[in-house]
Amino acid sequence: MTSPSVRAGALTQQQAAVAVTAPAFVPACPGAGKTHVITSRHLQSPRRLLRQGRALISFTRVARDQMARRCRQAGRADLVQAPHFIGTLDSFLWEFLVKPRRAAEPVPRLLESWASIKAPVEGVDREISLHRFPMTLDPSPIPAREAVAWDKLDYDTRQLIEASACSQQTWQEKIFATRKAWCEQGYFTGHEARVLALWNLRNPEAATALLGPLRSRFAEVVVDEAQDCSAADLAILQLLHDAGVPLVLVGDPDQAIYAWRGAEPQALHAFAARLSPTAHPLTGNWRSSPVICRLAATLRTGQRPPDTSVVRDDDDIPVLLLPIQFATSGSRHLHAPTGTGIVDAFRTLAEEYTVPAENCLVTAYKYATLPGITREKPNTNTITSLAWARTVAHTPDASGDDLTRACTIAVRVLFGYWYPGETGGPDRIMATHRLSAGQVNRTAFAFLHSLPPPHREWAPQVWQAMKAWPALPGAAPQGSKGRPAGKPTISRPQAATGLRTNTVHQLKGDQADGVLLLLPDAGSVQRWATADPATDEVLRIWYVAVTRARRLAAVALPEQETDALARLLTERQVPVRVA
Ligand SMILES: Nc1ncnc2c1ncn2[C@@H]1O[C@H](COP(=O)(O)OP(=O)(O)OP(=O)(O)O)[C@@H](O)[C@H]1O
Repeated sequence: MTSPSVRAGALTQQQAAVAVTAPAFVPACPGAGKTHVITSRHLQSPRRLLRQGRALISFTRVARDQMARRCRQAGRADLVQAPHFIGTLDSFLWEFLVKPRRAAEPVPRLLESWASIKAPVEGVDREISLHRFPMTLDPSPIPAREAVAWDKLDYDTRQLIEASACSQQTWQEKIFATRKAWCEQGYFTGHEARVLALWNLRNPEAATALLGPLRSRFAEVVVDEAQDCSAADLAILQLLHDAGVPLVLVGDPDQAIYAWRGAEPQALHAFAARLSPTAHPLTGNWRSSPVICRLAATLRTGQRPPDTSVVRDDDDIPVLLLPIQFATSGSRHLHAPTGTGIVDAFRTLAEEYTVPAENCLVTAYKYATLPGITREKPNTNTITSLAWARTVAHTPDASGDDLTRACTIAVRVLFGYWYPGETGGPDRIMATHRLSAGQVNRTAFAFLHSLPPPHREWAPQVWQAMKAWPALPGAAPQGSKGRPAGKPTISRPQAATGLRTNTVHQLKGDQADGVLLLLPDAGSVQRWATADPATDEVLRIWYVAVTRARRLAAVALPEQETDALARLLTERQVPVRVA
């Protein structure tokens, strides 16, 4: 246990952040208890019926659900309802800055992404769905400038575009035209919500109509994980601040790992300084051991001292450095000293320190680096996604997340065939035909399980199976609409590792007793030693990874680099063990 004074100091910081008057910025270290602080702030609200509420905004549904759950667990279900609001930034912008200005018909709807509906780009020479074109938004010009992020296309989409006879210019025009057509039918995603929110806030008449109700509804708007705010998000928040909406931003600029969406640590710092001259920092880490706090400090800006480990000063396990022979497939990375697989080697070492493997996780920047069950490739074509889903359905010990994802893919494929003319996502189709989620998921999973193992000529077999499968109520197939085509890219089935594995981006906000970070690229140590985390996002990604660990942090790197990292960390007073 740490000394009572360390704990008291961290609690005092938390209490100051709970009580601070808006506008305010709370920069928080990893494991600082951001969610705890935000919900405690909310739980202080009096029980009587309030005229004004508080908005708690997060970037993910998981964070949103966690905050709502804590309020309910504290016996304050009232704090989840109006006049309060607990939700994602997308839904906040949509509810309060976009929807009130839309016509009632067609019913305006916020989609999680264009992938939620079947929206191919129209008027070009090959079929690519709208969701495969990420967009950027520069808020500085008026109106804000949108563009297709051509450099962020996934591999498959790039190949398709390169093989197309249409120019990039034509694609861009058709992408925006297709998007416009969907918006005219009432469909929008978070990106369009931002474009419209900016537009409305910059238009005096719309701004007056929106801001009056917003100010009278909310005494305060709290933004969690503020480091994930893009430039457009910050521009919107700036306009709200200028209009007198009291803001509280809570976040860790060192954990900004969405630069490609325009989230830059410097931009947050600049905005925070405009919000309030004094920050209310949280530097007590309630999660990690002192060794992990020290390791983390080597990966962040400004040479600040390590954060204070609040809960564990008796548990000084050194940072483990694993010399590895990396292979192209994650499941064939070998631990050089023993010749065993990387996961087995990590498991054995973790157990030496009484860290049970089931409380550990393995992470890397890219999916491809990870061992274990093959990942679904993001944004791939339908037949490849379905092949992945079928593999998952047949993998013993597949994770709940993978199974849910596999089921979603099967539902999308079956619905595309059974309800071809119907726009909208599965939810809308289910509502129209009074289908229950259980019924739909059982059908989709049974169908998936029945499919033969994927191979290059798999699509015709899938098509036969789709036609033969007993349809759900209301199904009205039209000829070959929804027929899967093409050849799937097949990934070799891999045994599940028994350890949680995920990319760093998927681990935000997560934690585990032991964490193994894989750094397969040559030159990683050089980067660790010399790059600046303020400008090099890769270091911030490593920072997020190691700070998920409670007791044991391990880094796997090419065997010829291990000693260099050991020297670097030792120089910076981080105990290490090469094993
Ligand atoms: N005052 C407190 N007393 C006891 N435990 C706390 C306190 N504050 C936070 N914790 C615990 O510390 C851990 C880390 O908190 P949390 O996950 O909210 O951190 P975070 O600030 O969101 O971190 P990160 O940004 O790294 O994800 C949690 O297990 C939480 O329950």
